[in-house]
Amino acid sequence: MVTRLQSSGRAALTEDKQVTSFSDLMPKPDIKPELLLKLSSRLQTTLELELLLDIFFNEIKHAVLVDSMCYSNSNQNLLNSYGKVGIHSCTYRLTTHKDYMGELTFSRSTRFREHELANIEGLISTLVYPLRNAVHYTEALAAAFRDPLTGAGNRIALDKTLSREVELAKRHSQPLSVLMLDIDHFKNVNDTYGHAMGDEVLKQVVKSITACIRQTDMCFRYGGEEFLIMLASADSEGAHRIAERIRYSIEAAVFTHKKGSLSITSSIGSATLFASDTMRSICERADSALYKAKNSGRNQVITDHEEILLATN
Ligand SMILES: Nc1nc2c(ncn2[C@@H]2O[C@H](COP(=O)(O)OP(=O)(O)OP(=O)(O)O)[C@@H](O)[C@H]2O)c(=O)[nH]1
Repeated sequence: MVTRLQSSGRAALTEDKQVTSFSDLMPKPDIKPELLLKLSSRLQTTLELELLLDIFFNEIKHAVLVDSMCYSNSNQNLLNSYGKVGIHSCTYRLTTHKDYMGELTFSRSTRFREHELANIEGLISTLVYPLRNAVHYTEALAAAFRDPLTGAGNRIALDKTLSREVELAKRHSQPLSVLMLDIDHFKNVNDTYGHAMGDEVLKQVVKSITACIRQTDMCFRYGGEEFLIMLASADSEGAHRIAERIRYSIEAAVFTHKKGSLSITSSIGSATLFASDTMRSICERADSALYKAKNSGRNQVITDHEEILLATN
């Protein structure tokens, strides 16, 4: 279903008007059947959302003059823009009988006329179902890389992302740091308060970590109660500071349970990339720093200083 939400620079339109079944008063779309057929078959060639929208944007320009197109889907946190935004725009909400599929906005420097809007609406009708498949595919891909309990990246995502980031950091001589974090005495939480409480703690730990890092950083679930945090562009000092912030934030969270309230602590090992590192070696150095933090009494951050010694020698 295609619903026109707004269109600027022309007579006001009824909000949320459904335009799949055109009334007699509205202009009918005037699009060559060959164009619709071509568009429809091209849209069926891909499940990649970006590519699908790119095809649609390029094809729609054969039928209507548009300078820009923006697709947004707040449920899935998706935003894709094409072209240069103009001052006149029209926006459509796309839905199927079950799903909200997001909004499409077109713009250009001159007003949209009624027959052009009818054409746009006719063309969007061919997009709705291929778009639904692409959005579901994007969702499935994202789920395949996420830990279902905490929403942190899983090991597959970690391997993919960290190996790429290590290569990029080396190529551009940018710092990159890795934190390995383990919850202290987590077994006691499960044993005393139950597994459900343990799960709540794990979810809260990821929230605390995510609140302390930048959008370009990432948190992965490395094992049961162990997390790896990848800090892009962070040197050793910066990584230590962020690790302390995370450690504090985890310690500050209080959990309530009928058996009483509880708080937890974490131990963190930090390592910063140096030239001879591989993804595996930087993780091993962060892990051995974590091991030292555990053995030195827990609830602390230990930075692996090997790279600093090497750099100064
Ligand atoms: N609730 C819950 N517990 C988990 C999950 N994954 C692993 N665990 C538990 O995490 C606990 C880890 O225990 P240990 O490896 O002994 O570590 P610890 O008790 O945190 O002790 P230290 O790390 O030495 O401070 C085990 O009891 C696991 O069952 C999970 O997804 N949910």
